[in-house]
Formats: sequence, C-alpha cells, structure tokens
Amino acid sequence: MIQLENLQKSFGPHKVLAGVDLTVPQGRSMVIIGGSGSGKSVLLKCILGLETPDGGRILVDGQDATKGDRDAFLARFGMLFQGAALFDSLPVWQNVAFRLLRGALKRPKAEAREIAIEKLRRVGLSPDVADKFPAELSGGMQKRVGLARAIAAEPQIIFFDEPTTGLDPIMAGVIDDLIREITAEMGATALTITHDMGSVRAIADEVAMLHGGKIRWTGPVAELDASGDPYVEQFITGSSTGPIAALR
Ligand SMILES: Nc1ncnc2c1ncn2[C@@H]1O[C@H](COP(=O)(O)OP(=O)(O)OP(=O)(O)O)[C@@H](O)[C@H]1O
Repeated sequence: MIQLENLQKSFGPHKVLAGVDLTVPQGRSMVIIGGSGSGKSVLLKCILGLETPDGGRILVDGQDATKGDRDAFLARFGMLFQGAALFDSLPVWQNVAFRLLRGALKRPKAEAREIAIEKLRRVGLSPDVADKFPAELSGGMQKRVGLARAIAAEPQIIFFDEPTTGLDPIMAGVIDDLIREITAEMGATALTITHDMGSVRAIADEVAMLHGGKIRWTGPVAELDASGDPYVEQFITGSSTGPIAALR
C-alpha cells in the first residue's frame, strides 16, 4: 500500500504539489490523470526518492519511504519509463535482467538470463529477441522489453510512466492489456501516469485527478464518467472549454 499524506513540493516560487493526499491499496491499480505540467511526474519522482518533498509523508506498507535503507526500498519497485528507456549498448536480455546482474538483487549470469527469457515470453517476445539490441526492435517491441524489465525482479509495486506514448492505438491496447494482466497475476500494486484515456479505462481500478497541486477527484474507474466534477469531465472529454485553462 502506498499512502501520500499532505505531500508538498515547490520549485522556487512554483508550488507544484500543494498537499497531495492519496492512498493506493495493496494489489490495486491506480492511474493518475492530469494536464501537462500538473505535477504527475514530480509526484512519481518524490515517491521514488528522485525528488525530495518539502513536506508531508510518503508511506509504503506503513514505512516512511524517506527513511531507512534506500536500496532495500527500491528493490521492491519496478518501473516502466516513458519511451521504454532501454540501454542501447546492452542486448535485450541484459536490459531485462539489468537489476538481476548487479546490486542487492544480483543472481548468477545464467540464472539472470533464464529469468529474462521467461519474462520476455510473458510479454509476448520469443527467446531469439534476447540477443538482439534495442535499436533492432520496433517501438512496440521496445515497450514490451521495458515491461519485461519492470517485472523481472518480481516487484510488489510497479510504476508506469506514460506506458503507451508513441504507440499506435492497437499496440497501445496490447500493452495496456499486458499491463493489466501481468499486474493482476503478480498481485502487484500499480501506479500509472498517463494522458491516454484508453489506457486509463484499460489499466485502472481507481483513478485520481491531479489539478492545482492537489487530488481534485478520486474514485473507482467505473465512476469516472459520472464524477460530477467539471475538471474531470473536461479532461476525459478533451474539451478546450471548461475550468481548465487551455493555451492555444
Ligand atoms: N527539476 C525541476 N525544476 C524546476 N521545475 C520543475 C522541475 N521538475 C518539474 N518542474 C515543474 O513542475 C511542473 C510539473 O511538472 P511534471 O513534469 O510533474 O508535470 P506532468 O504532470 O508530469 O506533465 P506532463 O504530462 O506534460 O509530463 C512543471 O511546471 C515543471 O516545469
């Protein structure tokens, strides 16, 4: 379970997070939506310790994420970055097994490779992909590799940062379905940020909308269309008119 309590973060005079309260229950999939610049990435970075919050608390399974052993804390997370963010100089299997080849989760090389091949299979890629380099793969295949990497160490918590950006609608749907299936079968707690309403509906159990530095609305995905919140309505319909100022 992830609990954010009154989380705050400013950059100079610019208050990006102005007291975010949010709970992601164990084994549930939460998707955070919000306009460009609303602070979704900053929120994720605060949880991962890549940004230091100015105030508030981040609790993961009841423990303060900013205290204690960082490596042990991060070992519980998997992450699929925007654009897959693979290492071009490493073959696919070493990308997938990256965290199994070094640090706290290190395994013998042959075992790490076996796990990589098994995870590649889980995301629909055959073993012959293991020895290719990322540049030899299509964008959709690279996303699958990124997903295989995110799950390689069997994390309890997985973050997905814009998982379908740059993919065609069919491939986006395939990746959404894989994310949904895999997180459910792992029983993982998932936190996703996306602009893609198709992804929201495919991946989310719960949705939270970040606006004005706070959680504007949160609820089950089934209630999204009847939220009654004008900000949520404008966002999900993609309207240029409404309470959210749209720059032209
Ligand atoms: N390191 C930083 N220094 C200064 N300002 C920053 C920094 N990181 C983020 N910001 C600012 O914080 C605000 C929120 O950024 P963030 O990247 O979290 O938005 P976002 O909701 O993820 O947007 P998008 O959907 O466009 O990716 C932006 O105005 C951004 O310029």
